[in-house]
Order: sequence, then C-alpha cells, then structure tokens
Amino acid sequence: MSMHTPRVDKKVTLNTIARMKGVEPITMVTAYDALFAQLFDGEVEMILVGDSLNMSFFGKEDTLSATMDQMIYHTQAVCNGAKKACVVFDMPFGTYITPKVALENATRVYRETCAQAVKIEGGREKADIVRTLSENGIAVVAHIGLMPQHVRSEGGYRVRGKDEEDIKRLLEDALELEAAGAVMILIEGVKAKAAKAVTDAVKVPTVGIGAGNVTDGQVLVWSDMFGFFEAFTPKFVKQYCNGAKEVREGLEQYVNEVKSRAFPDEEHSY
Ligand SMILES: Nc1nc(=O)c2c([nH]1)NC[C@@H]1CN(c3ccc(C(=O)N[C@@H](CCC(=O)O)C(=O)O)cc3)CN21
Ligand SMILES: CC(C)C(=O)C(=O)O
Repeated sequence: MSMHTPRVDKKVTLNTIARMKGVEPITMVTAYDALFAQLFDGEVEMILVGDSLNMSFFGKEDTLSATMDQMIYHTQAVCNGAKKACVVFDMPFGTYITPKVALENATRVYRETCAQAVKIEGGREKADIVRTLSENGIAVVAHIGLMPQHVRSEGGYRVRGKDEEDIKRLLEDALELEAAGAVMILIEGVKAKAAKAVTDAVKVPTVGIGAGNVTDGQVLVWSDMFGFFEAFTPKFVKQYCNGAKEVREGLEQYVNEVKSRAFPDEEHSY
C-alpha cells in the first residue's frame, strides 16, 4: 500500500465540485483504465475518460472514430479503479447529433457506468442538447474553445479567444450553456483573457486545459503529463514524469538480461 496520505478521502460528487469554485482549485486528469484510475484516485477530485483515448490508447490520428462501446468499456475499467474521484464520460463524435440521440446515448452512460456527468463539445448550438440531458437528470460538462472533434472540419487545432469578438462569443456560449443546465464548463486552448471572462461570468466551475491559470480547475491528459504520449506535445502540456524514457530503460535492461541469461536468477525462480 502507498505510504502517502490521500488528499481526497471521501467520495467526490458534483456538489463537492460546485462548492470548490472560488475556494480551492479543482484537479482533473484523464484515465482510460483501472490501473491508472487507482493510482490517481485519492489524489485528484475528478477523472475524465476522454475520447483522447482514441489517440493515446487506440493509436488513431484524431478522436473522431471513438465509439460509445469503446468509451463505455474504458469508463467501466476506470470505475473499477476509481472509488472516490468524480468520473466524467466524454461523449464521442456523432453520439449527440440531436437531443434524442444524445439522450439515448447518455442514458446508457448512467445505466452502464459510474460516471457522474457526460461531456459534450460545443457552444450555444448545443444548448438544446444540454437542456434535454439536464431535464432528464443527466449532468453535463460543456466543452468550449478548441474542440478536438472539429479538427477535420476546421483543418487543424486552433487556439481560440484571440480577439474581443471571439472572447465575446465564448462568453455568450458559456452563459447559454450554463442557462441550459451545464454543471461545469471545460475550456480548452484559449487565451487566458477569454478563460477569465468565462470563469468570472458563470456560477458553475470552469476547468481549463491550455486556458491559463485563471480557471477554477485544471485538466491534463495523463499520457501527456507523464511523458508517454510522443506523437505531439501541445504547448499546454507540462511533463511531470518521463514515462517513455523510464519504460525504454527498463525494457532495455530486461532484454539485455534475458539475452545474457542474467534473468531469471535464483531469487526469481522456484
Ligand atoms: N494526448 C493527447 N493530449 C491532448 O491534450 C489531446 C489529445 N491527445 N487528443 C484530443 C485533443 C487534441 N488536443 C490538441 C491537439 C493539438 C494541439 C495543438 O497542436 N496545439 C498547438 C496550438 C495551435 C495554435 O496555436 O493554434 C500547440 O502548439 O500547442 C492542441 C490540442 C487536445 N487533446
Ligand atoms: C483534452 C481533454 C480535455 C479531452 O477532452 C480528452 O481527453 O479527450
């Protein structure tokens, strides 16, 4: 067992999260499996099962081909490891194209996983979907700013909130999503000024990724922050461990020891 005293010692609910705004920064990381969820549980308040798993778990170029079945399977794995963290389920591309479709898919999330909220990408144009889910008892995290599910239609990942007009747009989006019932706003890839305007304007907590040190919380993708994901590194990623380097060194040692018959030794044999 860990010698470390957990920071988070009881079940984190959406009420816990709501009360943290303006009091204490909210910590969130992604996880895709039980092993890492268990490592993170007790340290962070929230775990996002992000559709980024389509890239950093499944090996695709973008998030667009992730399916409900894949996301549910990974969320079940995370739920098996995370007993305290508030788990958020990322609705994949194409699974919330109408309020009806969104409700059918999000209902599955509550029925089949421990997730306490679902996340959808979009601004005011998604307000009716947020409202339908909220009215049916499903909590929604609204994801605004840089929206990875728009990578193909927009021809890349582009930082938002660079001028007053776009800041106003993001602010109006956030207010409409909050009015529709969103319990949290996730703000990705925006200038800090835009994230601050949104955070100051809404009563619900905001969690940022590449949105500056102005939001009510922060989120990072686990494989980025621990140095396992090497396909690309967005500017907002701070690397807290060199995971890939550690694994490569360990693997090299194992291979050398097998080749030289240094492993297994007496200690590791029956
Ligand atoms: N491993 C991983 N980490 C992530 O943060 C992440 C995923 N996967 N998959 C889904 C999306 C995609 N994300 C991305 C991907 C690329 C950039 C990027 O290239 N950003 C540029 C800025 C572009 C600009 O200036 O307009 C950068 O240099 O940071 C940002 C976010 C965030 N999400
Ligand atoms: C980048 C984060 C916020 C996300 O949406 C994901 O992990 O899919």
